[in-house]
Amino acid sequence: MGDLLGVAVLGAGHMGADHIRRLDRVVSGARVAAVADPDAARAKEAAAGIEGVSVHREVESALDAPGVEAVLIASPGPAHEEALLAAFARGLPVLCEKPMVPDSAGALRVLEAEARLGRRLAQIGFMRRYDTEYRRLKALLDDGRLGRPLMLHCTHRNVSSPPGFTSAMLIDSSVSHEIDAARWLLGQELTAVTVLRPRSSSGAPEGLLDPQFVLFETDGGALVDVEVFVNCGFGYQVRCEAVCEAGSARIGDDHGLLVTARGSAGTDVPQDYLVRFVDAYDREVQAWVDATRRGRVTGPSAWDGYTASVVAEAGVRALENGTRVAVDLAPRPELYR
Ligand SMILES: NC(=O)c1ccc[n+]([C@@H]2O[C@H](COP(=O)([O-])OP(=O)(O)OC[C@H]3O[C@@H](n4cnc5c(N)ncnc54)[C@H](O)[C@@H]3O)[C@@H](O)[C@H]2O)c1
Ligand SMILES: O[C@H]1[C@H](O)[C@@H](O)[C@H](O)[C@@H](O)[C@H]1O
Repeated sequence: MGDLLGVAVLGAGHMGADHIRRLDRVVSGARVAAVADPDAARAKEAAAGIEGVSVHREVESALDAPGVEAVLIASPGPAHEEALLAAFARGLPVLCEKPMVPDSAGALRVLEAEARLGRRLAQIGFMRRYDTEYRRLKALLDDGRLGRPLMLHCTHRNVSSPPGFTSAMLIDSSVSHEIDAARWLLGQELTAVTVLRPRSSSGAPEGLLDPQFVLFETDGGALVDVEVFVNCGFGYQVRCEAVCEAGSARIGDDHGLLVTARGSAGTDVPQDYLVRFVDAYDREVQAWVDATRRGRVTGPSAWDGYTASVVAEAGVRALENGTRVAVDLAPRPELYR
């Protein structure tokens, strides 16, 4: 047990419980040392059967528990700032679920706190960077065979949104993935955002603006559009098509197992992210554990997390005001250059 990285998992809901299972049974080199959730029953259930784990209601007591050497944050976005700062204060490496911090002022405080330490401690959970299809698309764009990318057309559909999901969260929770993926795929910053919306779906909860159509401009002259629809009812679908000067490439077409029988052909459509991105989460957490055990921090940085928050906040303003909103980033600290 001594050789394994001891991880405190903060938040034992959908994502937290899945990461606890992953740390315990899927990835190598780590063990769950502590679990914290204000819902004690949930924490206990997620930790059940794990040897040597302690269960806590409070974040601080989990971080100070015996054997804790690193932290995985899977609490709701608004709780991330406090947890990140508490981890930084103890010098603990962190894997923080997206969004790093939903509001840009809080995200900037986290960025500045890490920059003051003078070394990276945080990896942000933009797991699409670890997805096989996204990595193939990135490699293709990087090798230049298709020429300069002109546009990304993205689709982000969920079967249904969880209780309490707001119109702003379509952008700062869901589209935060496309914000990060577009910056990473293109190697460009997003500079302005406009949001249009059709009449809301009758399948969406009362008052939720769903779907939305989000259009980003980049500093390299490309356009990125995202259809985000979180109560589509029919499947978890994440697609991205890159249109370049000499060709196009598309991922996310659900071409898993195609079954033809009785005169028709069909394939299963994943119903949630835990199925569609299972390999990406596994690779993300394994990469984090491996790097942490070597004393390194890799993957999406606090700068990527901060940038996603600023862009998303501009998007929420664009949604509310019905106007194009420019993105205004703070200067990038030396640590992230
Ligand atoms: N990468 C992805 O694809 C992905 C998918 C789903 C969720 N997420 C992210 O994971 C995080 C959690 O989402 P979820 O769907 O698991 O939510 P959830 O509501 O299912 O679970 C959140 C849990 O955190 C607990 N909690 C609340 N405040 C806390 C605090 N201060 N400290 C510790 N625990 C606290 C709640 O009691 C709950 O059990 C969010 O940031 C969300 O955006 C990421
Ligand atoms: O928190 C979740 C998660 O990030 C999923 O990957 C995304 O598809 C959902 O829209 C979002 O609500």
